[in-house]
Amino acid sequence: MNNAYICDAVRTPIGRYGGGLSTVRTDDLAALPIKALMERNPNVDWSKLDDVIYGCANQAGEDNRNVARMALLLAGIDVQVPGATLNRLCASSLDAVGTAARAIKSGEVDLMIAGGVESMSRAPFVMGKAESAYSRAAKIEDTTIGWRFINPKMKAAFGVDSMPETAENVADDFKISRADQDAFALRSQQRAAKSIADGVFKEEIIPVSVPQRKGDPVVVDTDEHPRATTPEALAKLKGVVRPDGSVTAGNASGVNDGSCAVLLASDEAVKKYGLTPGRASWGWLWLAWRHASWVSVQFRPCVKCWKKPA
Ligand SMILES: CC(=O)SCCNC(=O)CCNC(=O)[C@H](O)C(C)(C)COP(=O)(O)OP(=O)(O)OC[C@H]1O[C@@H](n2cnc3c(N)ncnc32)[C@H](O)[C@@H]1OP(=O)(O)O
Repeated sequence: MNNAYICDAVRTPIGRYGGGLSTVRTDDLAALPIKALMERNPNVDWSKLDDVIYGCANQAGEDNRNVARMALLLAGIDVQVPGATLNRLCASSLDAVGTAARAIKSGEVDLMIAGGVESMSRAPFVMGKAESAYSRAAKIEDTTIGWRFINPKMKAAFGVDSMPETAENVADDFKISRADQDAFALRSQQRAAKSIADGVFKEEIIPVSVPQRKGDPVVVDTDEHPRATTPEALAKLKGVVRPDGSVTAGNASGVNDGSCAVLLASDEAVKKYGLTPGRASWGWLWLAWRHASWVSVQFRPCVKCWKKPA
């Protein structure tokens, strides 16, 4: 089997819901890291790129149809380069990278971009069509996160819990205390703050210039979700799922906007374009768990597999 190397990786900052990146169209947001890869790797003949695979979980708004293809065209890559969008919900971009690596390892292709985009801020409201003639029924669904257009059979068989509800289920089943969740959240916040202060993300973040209604554009160059906090402040927060619950705004993941792209190459492409190869030859597999919406539990073994050399 051939080697697949990660040769470059970039991302936008991660914007808060309604934050600095919320006015950037999702397809434009998706194009930014591809454009950055092109600028950072001028020796590559981008017309020879084999494919662009992007993960995207929403696809109901400006990311509809095939946002990978729209992103590569908006970034200025030649029209003959194809693109495909893949959905494994929260793990979509990771799956895009894996799919690209597998294609290179199989020997079918040499040069791929894989990445993803999500704009929670710009996720639209959607409305289904009427079920019968003259129906006046209209139901608007919010596509930001969670289930919509629920199939009753699905609900009855597996449940349709949201992510915070899923987190409560996991905490109950695995006996993860509120204190442990808060401690994990605090450590995560502290690590993020230190990494930002030390400039750890500078190499991978592309500053995004966001036009304003008046005045100069605002440059967004720092992740917006991390915030300074204390154990006491975290402990005071109320449960978001139920009042006595353990999942809070402080220990839950956030609702964010951002995009990323990774350049993957074979030995031949590395040599041809003078790329700097990163990790070679890795593999993983996906595992499903007992509950349809238990993505958190599903994801954990995947990360282990991701780290394990093939
Ligand atoms: C494919 C996919 O990606 S699926 C999506 C997976 N992700 C999810 O499901 C996201 C889950 N998270 C959420 O839905 C939301 O973040 C929620 C519901 C948990 C919280 O949302 P919000 O209520 O909008 O959070 P918000 O940031 O406003 O915080 C609420 C309060 O907690 C406080 N707070 C939040 N974090 C902290 C913290 N670390 N320390 C102290 N206080 C905090 C805020 O200051 C705010 O206080 P205020 O009301 O007095 O102003």
